[in-house]
Amino acid sequence: MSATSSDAILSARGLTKEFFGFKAVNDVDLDVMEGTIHALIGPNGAGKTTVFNLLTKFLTPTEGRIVFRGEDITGVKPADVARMGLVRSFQISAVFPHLTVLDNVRVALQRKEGLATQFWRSNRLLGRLNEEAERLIDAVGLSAFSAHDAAELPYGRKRALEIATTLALDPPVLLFDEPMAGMGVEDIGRISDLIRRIAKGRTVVMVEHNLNVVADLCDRVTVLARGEILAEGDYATVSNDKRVREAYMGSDDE
Ligand SMILES: Nc1ncnc2c1ncn2[C@@H]1O[C@H](COP(=O)(O)OP(=O)(O)OP(=O)(O)O)[C@@H](O)[C@H]1O
Repeated sequence: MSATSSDAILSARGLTKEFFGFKAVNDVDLDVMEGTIHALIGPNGAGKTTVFNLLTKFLTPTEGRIVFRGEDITGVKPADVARMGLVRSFQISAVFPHLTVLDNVRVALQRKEGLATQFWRSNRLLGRLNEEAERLIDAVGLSAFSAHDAAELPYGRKRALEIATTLALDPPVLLFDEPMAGMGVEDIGRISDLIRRIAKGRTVVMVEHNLNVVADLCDRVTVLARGEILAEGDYATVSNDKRVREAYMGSDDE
């Protein structure tokens, strides 16, 4: 097995996942460089979600290993990798529909600081919590919705709230599984801007079907097809790759 790249914050080597003898992911080597927005793309059934679930430890690989910040995390549980700073948004960041936006973010901050179980809380601590919550709400563009119940928010705003609750953990690496799924054009633009902003000083990995979003946002793109890496590079490079076009088109037409 080859060594992982020292500039990579997250690496996989020989990553393989079999489901009942079928290799959904086969011998994937991946390096995510610190400070980049890295996309995993590919046609339906390519293995993107499986790779994503392997990287975030929601699935255990059949073979291979995963290294995060120089530490082998192959056998580490999802909650522990989240604590180490590798956090997936949406699935993990529970939003409570009948709490306000402000309270949702406060709960997320409290959870991070381990305050939820404390009986005694100083006013100073609560004041700091409120300030931090408001800063995060502002960062995701939800200040005008602060007092609204999460359930009342339109879809794109709900996702922004989920991002705020994820940001409460201040993770150095954020992973998104199809952040634009089910969104209209306006929300896509808004969430793209948001991801671009929050990616400053962090590393972002995203599975994304919308290639315009990938072209616009991502520094590096890994193309998967039939569980293997087909191409890698910036968007211009991979989108001009004949094999990538064939995989998407299902034919070798230009
Ligand atoms: N739990 C599972 N059990 C059996 N087969 C699975 C399981 N999860 C995924 N697969 C199979 O593995 C292959 C890769 O699936 P995966 O969901 O990772 O692809 P994907 O690239 O994310 O696809 P899509 O774009 O359609 O979401 C598919 O053929 C899928 O049917």
